[in-house]
Order: sequence, then structure tokens, then C-alpha cells
Amino acid sequence: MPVAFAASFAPLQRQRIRLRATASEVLFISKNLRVTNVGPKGLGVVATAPLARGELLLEEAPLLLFQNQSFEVIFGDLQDVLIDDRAFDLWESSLKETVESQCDEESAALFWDLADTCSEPGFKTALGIARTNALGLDADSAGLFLFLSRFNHSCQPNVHHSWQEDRGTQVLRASCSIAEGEELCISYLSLLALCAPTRERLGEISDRFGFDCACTACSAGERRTRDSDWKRERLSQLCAALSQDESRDHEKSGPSDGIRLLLRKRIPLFFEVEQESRQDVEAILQKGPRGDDTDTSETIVETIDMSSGLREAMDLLDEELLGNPAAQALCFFGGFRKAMAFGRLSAAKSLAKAAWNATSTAEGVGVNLGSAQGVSASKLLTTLHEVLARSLNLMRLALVAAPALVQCFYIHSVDFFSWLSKLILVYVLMGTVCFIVMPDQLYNGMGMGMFRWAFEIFYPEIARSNGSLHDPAEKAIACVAGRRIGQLAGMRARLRWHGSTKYLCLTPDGWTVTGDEKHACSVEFHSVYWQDRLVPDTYMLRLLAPTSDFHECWLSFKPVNHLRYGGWLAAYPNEQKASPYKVVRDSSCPADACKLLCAWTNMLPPSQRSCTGQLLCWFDEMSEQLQPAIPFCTC
Ligand SMILES: C[S@@+](CC[C@H](N)C(=O)[O-])C[C@H]1O[C@@H](n2cnc3c(N)ncnc32)[C@H](O)[C@@H]1O
Repeated sequence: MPVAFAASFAPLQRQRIRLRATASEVLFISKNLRVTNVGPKGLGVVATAPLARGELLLEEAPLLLFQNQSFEVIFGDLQDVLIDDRAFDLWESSLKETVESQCDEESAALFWDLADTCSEPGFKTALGIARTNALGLDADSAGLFLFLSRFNHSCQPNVHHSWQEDRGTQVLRASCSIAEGEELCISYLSLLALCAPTRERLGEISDRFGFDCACTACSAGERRTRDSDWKRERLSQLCAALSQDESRDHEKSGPSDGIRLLLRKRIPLFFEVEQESRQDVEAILQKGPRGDDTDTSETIVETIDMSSGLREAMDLLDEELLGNPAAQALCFFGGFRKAMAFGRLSAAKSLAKAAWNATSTAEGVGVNLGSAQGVSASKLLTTLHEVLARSLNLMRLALVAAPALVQCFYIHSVDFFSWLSKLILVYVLMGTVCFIVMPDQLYNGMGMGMFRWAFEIFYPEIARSNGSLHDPAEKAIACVAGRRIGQLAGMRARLRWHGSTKYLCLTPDGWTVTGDEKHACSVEFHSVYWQDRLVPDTYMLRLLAPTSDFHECWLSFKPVNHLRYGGWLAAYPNEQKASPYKVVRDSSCPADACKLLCAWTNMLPPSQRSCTGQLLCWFDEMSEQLQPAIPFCTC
């Protein structure tokens, strides 16, 4: 029944979070991309300005989602049904009807404009367009994206695409530096399939996508192709060895930090170059690399130490896959797991960091905090809290000013020094009472960084703040978006002043202002290290404001002067000039918000930098349905 079939093509609902208010499903698009004719491949996307490695290029939600039966029929095991004319017609009209009835006019027109290399030349079918352009999202679903569909394939891709399930979008980032005028290509194949020899890749692309790949890697000369095939095979052996289960390594070789490569019997390239070494090579192939006769199986085993294996893998990745960060992340992650299994903690730590950095470059790991919407009870609480918080601020101000004011009445009746000493005494007493009664507000909200030592003695949990990575025994763990405050690195958020609908926005000249949601910029959390140690709960904030010249600059705080709290926020192109921010959730925060404190300003010498400071703004916890991001690339 066509109706039942139609229901299987579920066009995605409109995304709640939009970076650009357009009618299409494109949430972000770099202004440095252009769709143009790229020769025999048809249309393609080229860079109109140099692009940096890791730069965000596109974020797009699918126009159509193929799942369950529709996926199986068009891309999966049930494709055979389409050989039957009647079944083909039913599916074709069902997909057509879905496009026409459920997509807006502009999107439908763009859909019909997409390439169709599966149907007869000069004739387009909806199924042909879907097959030519849809991209696998996971093992049993695929999506059709209007802009992403213009990216051609390359076996040496310079753009990495990742499906970010929590946001329901494909995110594209440059995987290497890209020059102006260069074509931007993604890989339609998995990273593993990219390591196959050229002939196998060409076969797979032809079988699965119906075209002959004309990328630079596949159309290189015979010699270059052989060299490349050899390197890719070596790369896949290294990757396989790195991702192999560590427990098996232990069984075979006892605890060591070596990795065992299982080499297929093959004639390596140098064999053809150095004819005279033929006998040596044959001997090795017969007896294994060390010349022992123990391994008589089909494979040859080579054991190399992990660090040289990793270095070799990185070199090969640079040569063959332009230093693909997603592949790097997989290798580093494999290395990390091995290092953990071998008990090499410091190596594991740096490998985990390398894996995380590579993943951030490839995928910009993160989720968008968005704003908590539509819950009227929580809105009411928020408003109440806001009223209370403001009244409390007024009371604090009155309390701080009262002794000085009262004392002023007596200034004429006593000598100045006894008047001053009384005033100081009153303030010391007040400070002590506050230190006992409301220490967290005093420490976090009033810039008491210089008294950190006192807080560390009496209130270590406040000085450290909650949610820290460094105290696994901690009971009350503060979370934002389901993540501990110490683990926000890679996350993206939009900052909203608590209790208002005003967001952090950027002016064209790089200053921050408050504005409505439509103009809000996002920030990306980056961990802060001081003398190679992670500073707990503290992050550098990278601004994502694609339409501004200050896109991907760093948020920095500039105080008015040393005497007054307060200052300006601005975007700095240079990370060194930016200030870190500490995320805090203490008893003064309402249930759905955290505080963001400027952790230190660069005006202070490092020895005096503290983790407390000016209260800048609050940011809302994300709404429940968004999940934390996947920490490592899954390719
Ligand atoms: C998703 S579309 C890419 C955009 C398409 N070139 C266009 O004009 O809209 C996929 C089609 O582009 C062409 N294509 C993509 N990558 C190619 C490559 N490496 N070599 C040859 N053709 C390619 C093939 O015709 C393929 O079916």
C-alpha cells in the first residue's frame, strides 16, 4: 500500500535550534564555500578562501530520513525488490508523494535539482536521486541532505563529516588546511574501506554508488598507485593492531607495550625495485621477519613497539589521508587503551589527550545547550529566584554600606584614627560572619581569590568547587547537560543571562552585547592546562559566530580597573589573550543554572591567578532530551 510505504519516509521535523533563519535545513554554512562545476564529476564544492584544519564548514539536518523498511529497500538487503517494475513504481510514487506533500516548495525544488546518476541519462527519479545522494548515518539508516549532497567523494578526503545524533545533524569540518580554490571532498567510504587497495576501492564505489571514482588517489599513475596501496595496507595493519583487544595481547606476549602486526603474505613494493634482494624477501616470507621457523601459519607476525607503531601510523596518515584527524583519533584511542592495559599511565594520559584533541578537530565534539523552554513552572521559579536574587543583592549592598554610613554620623565627635579603627573592626567582624554563614557566595561571587588559602583550609570543597574531575569520591556531583562540570570540554552552549531571554551576542567589531536568541553566538568549551595539569572546572571559551569576523576567536574579560569588579567581554583572535572561565554551581544558583566566573585576567601574573573572580553570567542547563556527545570518533 503506497500510504504505508509513504509513512516510512519520515521527513525530519524542523530543528528547534537554528543558527541561520533560512527555509532550508542548513543550520550553519561557512561563507567560504561555493558550489560550482568541477568537470566530469558534475557540481562540487570549492573553497573561496583558505580554510584551517578543524574549521567548521557545514551543519545540516537531513531533509529525508530513511529508516527501517525504506532503508532496507533503497540501501539495505531488500534492494532486490526494486528490480520488479511494480515494486519500483510503488516505492517511487511513495517517495515522490512524501517529497511533494511534506517538504516545502523550495526544498522540493532543490531535491529535484540534485544529481541522479542511477536513472537513465536525462531522466530523473526520486529513488535515483535518493540513491545517488543519501548518506549512511549508522548501520540501518540514511539521510538525504540538500547542501551536503553537492560534496563529491575522494579517497583522500579533505573534509570529515560526522553524524551527531544528539543534534540530528551532519557536521562537516576541514580535516587539513585547504587552499583557496581547492575542491572540498568527503569520503563516501568508511575509514577502513579507504585503506583498501585502489582496485578494491574502485570496485566498492562502483557497486555501492554506481560511479567510477575519478579522485586524485584513484587516478594517479601506476607507480604512485602501487606505492599508495602498499602504504594504505600497512596503515590498516597498524590500525588493526592498535585497536586489537589488549587481553589477547597479554595472552600472546605477556605484558609488554609492543604491538603485534599480522602481515599478509605479499610481495612488498621494494621487492620489485631491488631484484637482488629477492632471496632475502622469500626467506622472510617463508620464515617470518626474524628468521625463526615458529610461525608456519598463513600470516607473518611482526612485533614493534607501540610508540614507533603510532609514529609510523601518523606518518602514513599524513602521506595517504592528509593527516585525517578522525583516523588519528582512532589510532590514539587504540594506543590509549593499550597503554592503560600495560599500566603505562602517563603515556595513557597523553594519548587520551591526543585522541580527544583529534576528535575535537574532526568532529568538534559537543552538544548545544540551547535554552530550557516551555516549562511554565520552571519559568515561574526562575522569575521568583530572580526577584529573590536581586533583593539579596540589594541587601548585601546595604549591609556592606551600612557601617560606613552609620559611622559617618559620629565622625565629628571622635578623633579620626579611633573612628577608622572602629570602622575596620566592624568590617572584619562582618567578613568573619559572612565567612561562617555564607562562604560559597563570598568565595565565588565576590572575587575572594586572594583569600583562597583560607577557603582551602576551612572549606576545601568550595575552593575546589564541585563536579571536579580530581575528586572521584565526591558525593554531590554538579552536572550540566548530564555531564559533570569537570567534563564539559568539547561541549557547545549559548550563554543566556539567567532569568532573562537575553543571550550573549557579538557585535561586528568583536564586543559582546546581549541580544535575542536569533543573534546569539555559541561558545565551545576547551580545557585549560596550567603547567601541564588540568585546571579543574575551568575552560577557555571559543566563540562560534559564523557571520562575524570574530568567528572562532576566544572570549576574554577586560576589567575596568584593579579596584572595581566589572568589565567588558570581547572576542580576542589570540588564545593567549583570552581568559579562562570557571563553571560553578553553588547554593546561590537556581536549580537550572550554573554560574560562569572569569577565572583570571591576564593582567595578573600567573602566580596570583586564582580560580575565582567576577560573576559574568549564568547559563541554562539544556533541555532533557539532548544527550552528551560521543567522546571518540566512530568511523
Ligand atoms: C552526492 S553527488 C555529488 C554532487 C554531484 N557531483 C552533483 O553534481 O550534484 C554524487 C555523484 O557525484 C559524482 N561523483 C562524486 N564523487 C565522484 C568522484 N570521486 N569521481 C567521479 N564522480 C564523482 C558521481 O556522479 C556521484 O554519483
